[in-house]
Order: sequence, then C-alpha cells, then structure tokens
Amino acid sequence: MSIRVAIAGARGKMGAEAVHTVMKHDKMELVAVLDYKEVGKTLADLDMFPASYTVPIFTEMHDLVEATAPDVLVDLTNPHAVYKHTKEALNLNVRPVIGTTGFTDAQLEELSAMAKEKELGCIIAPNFAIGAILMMKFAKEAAKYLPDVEIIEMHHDQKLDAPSGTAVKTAQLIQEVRTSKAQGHPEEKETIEGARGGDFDGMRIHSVRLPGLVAHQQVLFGGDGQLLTIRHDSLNRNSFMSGVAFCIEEVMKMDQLVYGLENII
Ligand SMILES: NC(=O)C1=CN([C@@H]2O[C@H](COP(=O)(O)OP(=O)(O)OC[C@H]3O[C@@H](n4cnc5c(N)ncnc54)[C@H](OP(=O)(O)O)[C@@H]3O)[C@@H](O)[C@H]2O)C=CC1
Ligand SMILES: O=C(O)C1=N[C@H](C(=O)O)C[C@H](O)C1
Repeated sequence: MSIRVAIAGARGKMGAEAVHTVMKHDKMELVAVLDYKEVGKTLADLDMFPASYTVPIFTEMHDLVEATAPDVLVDLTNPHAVYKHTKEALNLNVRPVIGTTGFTDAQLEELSAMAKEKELGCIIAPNFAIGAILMMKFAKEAAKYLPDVEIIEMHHDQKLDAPSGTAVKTAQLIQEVRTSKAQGHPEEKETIEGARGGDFDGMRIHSVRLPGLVAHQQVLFGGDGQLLTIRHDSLNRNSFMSGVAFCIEEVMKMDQLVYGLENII
C-alpha cells in the first residue's frame, strides 16, 4: 500500500522539489497540498507543475484531512506557519515530517508531548542532507577534544531565520559533550554590534546571507597550534530529497517525536 502524503509549501523552493520526489516515488502517493491562499484547484493550475499533477489544493488542514486522509504531512513553509501546521496534523492523527526550521525550545517540547500522548510518529529534521548529518556528528566528536569552536553558516539571502536550524542543532549536539565555556578574550568588546556573532553556551554562531549561496556550514575548532575545519555544502535542493523520502517512510514506523535525523540513521 502507498503512503498517502500531503505537502505544505508546495510552491516554494523545497516544497516543489518534494512534490516531484513524492510524485515519482513508487511507494508514495501525493494526495493533497496545503496552501494559505487560493492559488488554484489543483497543482496542475500552477504554471510550475505539469498538467498531469491534478493534486487538490486546500487552505484548511481540517478540510484537507477530511477529503484526502493523508498518512503524512510534509511541511516546508516558514517559521511563522510551521508550528500551527504540526499541531493541527498531530491533532488530526496525521504524522508530521517537518523540514521547516525556526522552532523554539518550548514549541519542540510541547509537540514532543503531543506526539507521545497520541503515540504518533513525528520527525522534525533541521537538515535532510546526509552530508550535513555527518558534519554534525563529526563536529560533536571533535568537540570532545577541541572545545573551542565557532560555527559559520552560509545561506541564500531569502532565508527568514538566523541562525539556521542546522547551526542551532550543531551547537546543541556539541553542548552535549562540551563543558560550558566562554570563548575569546574575557575583556573583548564589540565595536560594531554583532561582530562576534550569536552566543550559544559560549560558542559563537555567525550567519552569512548572500545571493548565490544555497546552504553551507563550517564548524571551526581551534587548539594549541592547530585548526580543524569541518565543512558541508548543499549545492542544490536535490541534496535534501533522499532524506525527505527516508523520513516519510520512517515516520510511519514511529510512535513519538524525533528531532534530528542523527537519531534515526
Ligand atoms: N530541513 C531541511 O533539510 C531544509 C529545510 N529548509 C527549510 O524549509 C523551509 C522552506 O524553505 P524554502 O523552500 O527555501 O522557502 P520558500 O520561501 O521558497 O518556500 C516556502 C513556501 O511556503 C509557502 N507558505 C508560506 N506560508 C504558508 C502557509 N501558511 N501554508 C502553506 N504554504 C505557505 C510560501 O508561499 P509564499 O511565497 O506565497 O508566501 C512558499 O511558497 C524553510 O524553513 C527552510 O529553512 C530548507 C532547505 C532544507
Ligand atoms: O533555509 C534553507 O535554505 C535551509 N534551511 C535549513 C536550516 O535552517 O538549517 C537547512 C538547510 O541549511 C537549508
């Protein structure tokens, strides 16, 4: 039996790739799309998709679920919409696979409690690319030996959240193995506000936004007379798609929320 998939954010850069991925997948069926405004009756009404994509578009999650009974909701929207979508999906017994970044800790805790109570799988993945997951794992390992670390994440200039979800997740993983410490000179002063980046448990995170970039991150470690740099580059959005397909299949086997693909690969 096919997994019935709905996608929120289908007109976006990631969402459009995810639409093609699900449409091509032999074990999945794209049954619906969630939008926040009337853009047509089906995806086929939009110039960006082929005429064969007669997938219905809904503006209310409740109507979407009632009409098309999806197993999984994939959300690739923005930090303002994603929390509501995830809650609505869980309430309606639809398993969320969330790529959208920008959750607060409190939101993650609440969604985790909801998924547990409902015994429903839910995956929140700040990054679907296998190379990025490895970069984070290697950074966590390196931080045990080289605890002075700064993160530089670099993204296209349409990104809404800073720092990136990947940078936050990397810092959280490092925090698990590193004794909290302030870095740099104790008396350092910023003569331009923000020059030293954001402070996460003493680690500095720097966010670069430029046209031309897709999604890139360097984790820099400094030691006595040595430097280690761990870098990952997503050069296109196809780099995320095998992770999206993997999560859609995995979430069907789960009964709780997982935050980060490093927990299930
Ligand atoms: N986990 C991962 O591996 C990755 C995650 N991301 C994350 O995915 C998200 C999307 O990224 P990207 O595709 O680049 O962004 P885009 O801005 O290209 O796409 C977002 C889409 O969502 C639509 N949208 C906004 N609000 C709603 C809503 N309430 N309901 C339905 N659709 C809505 C937007 O429509 P409109 O433009 O008309 O407002 C837009 O088409 C971001 O949070 C990004 O950080 C990105 C890459 C990889
Ligand atoms: O907005 C993006 O593009 C990306 N967002 C995710 C993040 O915030 O980490 C994943 C990837 O870096 C691309």
